[in-house]
Amino acid sequence: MYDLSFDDTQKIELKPQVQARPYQEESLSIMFGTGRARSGIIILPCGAGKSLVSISASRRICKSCLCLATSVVFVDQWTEQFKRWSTIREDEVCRFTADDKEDLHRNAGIVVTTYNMVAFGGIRSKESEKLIEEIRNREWGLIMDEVHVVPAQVFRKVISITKSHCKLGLTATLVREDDRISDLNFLIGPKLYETNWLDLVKCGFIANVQCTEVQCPMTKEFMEKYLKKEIQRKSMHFMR
Ligand SMILES: Nc1ncnc2c1ncn2[C@@H]1O[C@H](COP(=O)(O)OP(=O)(O)OP(=O)(O)O)[C@@H](O)[C@H]1O
Repeated sequence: MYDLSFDDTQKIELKPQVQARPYQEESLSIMFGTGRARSGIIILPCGAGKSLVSISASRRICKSCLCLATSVVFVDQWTEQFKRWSTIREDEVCRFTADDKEDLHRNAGIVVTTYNMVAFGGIRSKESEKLIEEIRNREWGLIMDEVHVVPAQVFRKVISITKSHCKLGLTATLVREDDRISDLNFLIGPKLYETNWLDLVKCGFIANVQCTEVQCPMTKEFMEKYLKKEIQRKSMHFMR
């Protein structure tokens, strides 16, 4: 639990016409209900509006927020989402990627970057070194997208590099292929909120889903790659 009453540096506001949906409000009231910010994970199905929940959360955290995405494409999307939903000024959102190293806003602001950019252990450019130093020195509200797919060691490194009393993890599913889902519990916090996608479909908030299996032949190139991977996988099992 993190007491917000000492923070007043970040001044993001949602645009006047923006109205959070009931389940979005509910998830936020669980995170901020006590006047303090609880760290943890919010689980919402694809298309349910995790972006608006996160931006509303960053508004309530009242300090600089570091928004971590899994790829540069999502860095662009997150940057757009901040501009779409909030009144934040262009210079208050900084993108930190291999190709874009924008200056951090002096007082408080949003930095959108990838997990790999923060966790990178090799030699960095001067600009990148300067930014990562600033990231290390400032205290952040952490917004962590797609927490179920980030490799465990990258995740740990990011958490160890960034100073934060308030972490929000987002995902559509709390299932990990590497079986390290319980790590998220102590690295971020417990599950704060989860909603049933069928309820959201019924209320018309997300589209209905229809699953159909369609079998088709693999192309030659794809089949070759598939077989190669399969052989590698089997030899790994043998070595264990
Ligand atoms: N409160 C809201 N009012 C109006 N539209 C909303 C609201 N919340 C979400 N949406 C709409 O729902 C769509 C999905 O939102 P968003 O991309 O944030 O979902 P998501 O949960 O991040 O999805 P994904 O898991 O696929 O990334 C967007 O087009 C957005 O405009």
